[in-house]
Amino acid sequence: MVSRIVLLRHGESVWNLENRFTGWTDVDLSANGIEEARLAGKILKNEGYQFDKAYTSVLKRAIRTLWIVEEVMDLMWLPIEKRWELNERHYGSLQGLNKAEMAKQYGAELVHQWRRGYAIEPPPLDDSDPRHPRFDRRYAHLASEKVPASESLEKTLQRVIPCWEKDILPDIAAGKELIIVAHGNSLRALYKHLEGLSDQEVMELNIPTGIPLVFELDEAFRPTAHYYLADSEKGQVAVDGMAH
Ligand SMILES: O=C(O)[C@@H](CO)OP(=O)(O)O
Repeated sequence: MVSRIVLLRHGESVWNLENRFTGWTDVDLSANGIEEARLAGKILKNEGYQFDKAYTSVLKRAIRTLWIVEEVMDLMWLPIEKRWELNERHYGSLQGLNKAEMAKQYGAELVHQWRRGYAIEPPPLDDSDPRHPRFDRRYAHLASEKVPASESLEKTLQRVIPCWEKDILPDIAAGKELIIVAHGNSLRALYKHLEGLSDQEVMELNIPTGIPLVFELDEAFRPTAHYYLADSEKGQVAVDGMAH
């Protein structure tokens, strides 16, 4: 191993708990999500991890998870780069709707395709919908064609990977120890890229909330190993239940 990087999906959010499509909706952590973030920080601390810099999204469930990890690890000085490219995929007009109710209404297969199909885009948000990110000042600096009304996993990957290649990799190459706190689908996109999963294989990949995922990289930044840091029985059950 030449370098390593820690990926962490945010702790459970209020809408994870309510089983609602979330996407770019800026919901906070649930009480359980706060606990998951604390546990992730404790595991990283106990295992002796140190960081020089953190990357996260511009969504508070990821940012707060990172803050909690930093607090537990006594690393509140850590420089944080908040990048919209690490956001959850945009779930279009499905955002806010209950996943089980949608499955009843549209059938489990279509909902599964919306959730896990690689190239499929959920129905978009209307341009005039006040929830459209073009009305949100955190995206005001982006060219209009970059502001999504819905995204497939493929489109998500097309914004995550340039961020990985242009910004994150140079930091790793400079010897920095990094933690990336992001989302189920932005991390699935990164995992697909790193491990070279096919479009079909990535459909089976799920990443649990709040469990650090370590990638060891060689000198060409190719992964040589990856593993979850789950020291509790509950954590191991979550990893086993979701593992690719
Ligand atoms: O709703 C979402 O934004 C994501 C992550 O919680 O859901 P899914 O796992 O269905 O892609």
